[in-house]
Amino acid sequence: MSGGRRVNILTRTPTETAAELSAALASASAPVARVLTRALDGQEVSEAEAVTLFETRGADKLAVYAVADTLRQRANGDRVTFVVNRNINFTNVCYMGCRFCGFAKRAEDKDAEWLDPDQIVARAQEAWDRGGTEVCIQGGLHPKMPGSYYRDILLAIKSALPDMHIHAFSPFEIWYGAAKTGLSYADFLRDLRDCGLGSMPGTAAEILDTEVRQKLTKNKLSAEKWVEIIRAAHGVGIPTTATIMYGHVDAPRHWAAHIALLRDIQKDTGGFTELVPLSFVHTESPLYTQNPGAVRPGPTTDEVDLMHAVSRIMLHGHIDNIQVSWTKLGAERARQMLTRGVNDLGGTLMNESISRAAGSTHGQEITASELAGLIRSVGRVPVRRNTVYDTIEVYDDHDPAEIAPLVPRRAGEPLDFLKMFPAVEP
Ligand SMILES: C[S@@+](CC[C@H](N)C(=O)[O-])C[C@H]1O[C@@H](n2cnc3c(N)ncnc32)[C@H](O)[C@@H]1O
Ligand SMILES: Nc1c(NC[C@H](O)[C@H](O)[C@H](O)CO)[nH]c(=O)[nH]c1=O
Ligand SMILES: N[C@@H](Cc1ccc(O)cc1)C(=O)O
Ligand code: SF4
Repeated sequence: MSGGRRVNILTRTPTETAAELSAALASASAPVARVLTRALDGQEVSEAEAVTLFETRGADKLAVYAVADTLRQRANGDRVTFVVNRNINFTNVCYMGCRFCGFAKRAEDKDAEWLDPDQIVARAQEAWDRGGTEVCIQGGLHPKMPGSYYRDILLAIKSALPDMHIHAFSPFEIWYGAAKTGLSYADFLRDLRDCGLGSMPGTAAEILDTEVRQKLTKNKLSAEKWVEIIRAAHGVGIPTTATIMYGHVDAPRHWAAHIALLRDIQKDTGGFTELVPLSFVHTESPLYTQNPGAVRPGPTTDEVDLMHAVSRIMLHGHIDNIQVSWTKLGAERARQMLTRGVNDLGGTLMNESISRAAGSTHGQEITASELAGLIRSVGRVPVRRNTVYDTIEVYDDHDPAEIAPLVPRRAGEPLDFLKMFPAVEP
């Protein structure tokens, strides 16, 4: 680091933070400083301006981070949230053939999996017994599965665990279930809501651009259908997350258009709880292994930082929760994202398989106490939330040594989160 005094993010005062922001803006080029100053004044960043922000490097990039962090502080203060949950992937059998997906198997494959309702309830019960408030349920689109299976899963869990929040079924699964039952999206979703569906993952969004989807998924679920199903869910009172999967055959103009589209939907419905940028995991993804020259090996370091920061800036005042996915990035990079506009660390997950099937090595689970340590290490306040961002527990007054792990770690090395996080480097 050259020149200037380095301010430790753990100890700096609001005045020092404001001085850092001014210095960062003063070092930026005039066009970038203009966009960022307008964003700080509450004006909307256009798609073209967002492309400029995604392409920043050097001092301009640092100014983007400083503004993202300022807007994060305005929206969320010092609190960083997470949820204690369990992923249940009830089947990995899927014939949709999305080329990026390492998770899908054929029914006759030896590692094909199918969970019946009793097995799903048993997993949900274990999660509840370990302090979980949410189950996150997604699966492949199994060719033999009846459309009624989605409601059967909900009814089975709710009859055993009426207070468990069920966050389940991507728009792709809703599309499949509606087609199989012959119901409209709204009618199918209303039925699922009445059976206990609390909220939906906004996965299957990937990149909401027809040309890119053609390459990723042969456009089986079009961008228009994804939007229609999300709007229908919000319309019947089911909140959803929003996602973007980036770093493969895409470019900044696609990211800007995707996030602007999410912003437009949110202005109408208010139904998105958060945006979760999902970096493309390439190592065992057929999209990459079969076309290594034509497909990027996931986003670069700068692109990951900028994705979180520019999302924060574009969505400010509309979607105020930006979640980092620790399973895609690992704990250390997830922690760094807390200085790039991120205020949420997602779930403890207990059983992560989708990222691991694509080659991710960041494990199946992270404990609540590890997340709390990670949050404290950047000087913020850990808060356990429920799925829709109500506070369950503020960890502020706990001694780190006293936090009982809500979910005991099962496998893998213990993570050294309490190691001091250095001041942010350019
Ligand atoms: C595997 S699917 C499961 C639910 C459902 N079958 C669907 O496609 O919506 C859930 C999401 O995982 C993400 N995903 C799958 N493979 C990935 C990869 N290689 N890298 C990053 N994210 C991936 C995609 O965003 C996808 O929409
Ligand atoms: N980000 C990933 C998740 N997130 C699920 C969330 O933890 C949770 O359901 C959400 O925060 C609800 O508000 N799950 C994965 O399996 N992989 C991810 O990358
Ligand atoms: N984080 C997503 C769910 C998700 C699940 C699996 C993934 O691979 C990615 C994302 C959500 O809660 O909406
Ligand atoms: S992403 Fe979902 S729909 Fe596509 S192949 Fe994988 S499991 Fe099937």
